[in-house]
Amino acid sequence: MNAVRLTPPTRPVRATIPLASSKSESNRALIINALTGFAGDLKNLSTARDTQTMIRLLKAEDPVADVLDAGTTMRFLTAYFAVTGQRKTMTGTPRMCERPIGILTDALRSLGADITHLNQDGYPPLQLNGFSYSGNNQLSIRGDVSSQYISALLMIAPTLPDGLVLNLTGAIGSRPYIEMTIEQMRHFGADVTADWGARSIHVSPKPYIPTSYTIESDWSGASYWYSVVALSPDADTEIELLGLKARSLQGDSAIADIMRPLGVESTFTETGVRLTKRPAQPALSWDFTDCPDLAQTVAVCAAMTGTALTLTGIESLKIKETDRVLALQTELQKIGAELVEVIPNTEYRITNHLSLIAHHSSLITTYDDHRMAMAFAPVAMQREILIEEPGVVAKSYPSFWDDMARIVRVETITDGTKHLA
Ligand SMILES: O=C(O)C1=C[C@@H](OP(=O)(O)O)[C@@H](O)[C@H](O)C1
Ligand SMILES: C=C(OP(=O)(O)O)C(=O)O
Repeated sequence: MNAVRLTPPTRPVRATIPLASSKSESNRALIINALTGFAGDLKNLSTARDTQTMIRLLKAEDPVADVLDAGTTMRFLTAYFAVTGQRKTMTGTPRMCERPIGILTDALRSLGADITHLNQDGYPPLQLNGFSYSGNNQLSIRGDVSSQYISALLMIAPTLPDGLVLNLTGAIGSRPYIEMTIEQMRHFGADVTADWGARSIHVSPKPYIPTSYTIESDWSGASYWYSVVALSPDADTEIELLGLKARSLQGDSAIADIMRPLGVESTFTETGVRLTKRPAQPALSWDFTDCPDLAQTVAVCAAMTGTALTLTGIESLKIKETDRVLALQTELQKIGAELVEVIPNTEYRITNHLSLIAHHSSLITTYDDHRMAMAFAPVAMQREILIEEPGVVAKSYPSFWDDMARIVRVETITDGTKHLA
């Protein structure tokens, strides 16, 4: 078995955490910069595997592009390779081949891309066979499956002869990620107008301008440290997270607001944000439509603090690295809580009966999902916990366990051998 055993801190909780930079911002900057002919200057690119895979595949001459488990890399590169007329086979992990992409491939086909689904219609692997512009510059696209399809289309839009008008249908999930895309495009000189009331985004045909861009630290990664502070029994806990800004392009900066009622105060400094403890509230309702990647962190934190948490907007979690709703339902039971579906596919509630179970250490399964591992790690602020397959964190936050070892004891168990980090 591969696992880490995390043991509660024995000294005051004070630390400065450097954080990885945002893989979402990095992967957008890389695609846009590729469309400038790789002429810009990108600073502080993420060390996340999803970004390192993007860097490698953008320049690889190999006809097969294996994105592993990186959703943005799959969706953004498919649009980029399609519109630049590159013949590529796009594939990924078995789970990636279960994550839908048909909405994007249909849109790209109507722009003029020749794309074949090699196994199942609407899913990777894909064969890209070139591009011949159809003359179509108006598309309708669903907004309620994945915003990554919309971001992928927006980023290639300035290179199309007539630009693009995207009309969004249905509910819009993960909207801050679309806004992040638009802001980064503008930074590179694109002319983009979004009319959210009319649900329409207009991109003019205009080449990107090469420039320099510095990527911010990752607010999604910051969320685990908020949970560490919320769960710390030490009233004087203080953690500073470096490289975060109050005005961020990342919608996951909402974690500062979500965690206030869970007992964490955020104070922005010149270098980042300082987290300290404040009184917590007994109940909280949150709609995660705009920030789905925060749901696991907050669910585990609420389970441990005994907060009555109502969650909405988590439907998209079912098509991410794993079915995160099912994974949470299974693993929360191991720490004495339940995620109950109150209104089918709409509203969920954390029911906490921690006192009913013995406080023995639990072994958390991670289902090839980095966020399962990192969301459960802060439990170690209160009791020993074991996390299986800890290497999954490399997808977004490779130094997570090293950073965690600044606060709790981290013991690696590899096939019967123990190492201390
Ligand atoms: O565009 C992005 O960088 C992302 C968008 C979100 O996906 P969905 O739009 O599929 O919700 C998010 O969950 C993912 O981690 C990163
Ligand atoms: C869902 C995620 O990533 P992606 O969709 O890019 O694989 C994530 O990082 O939580």
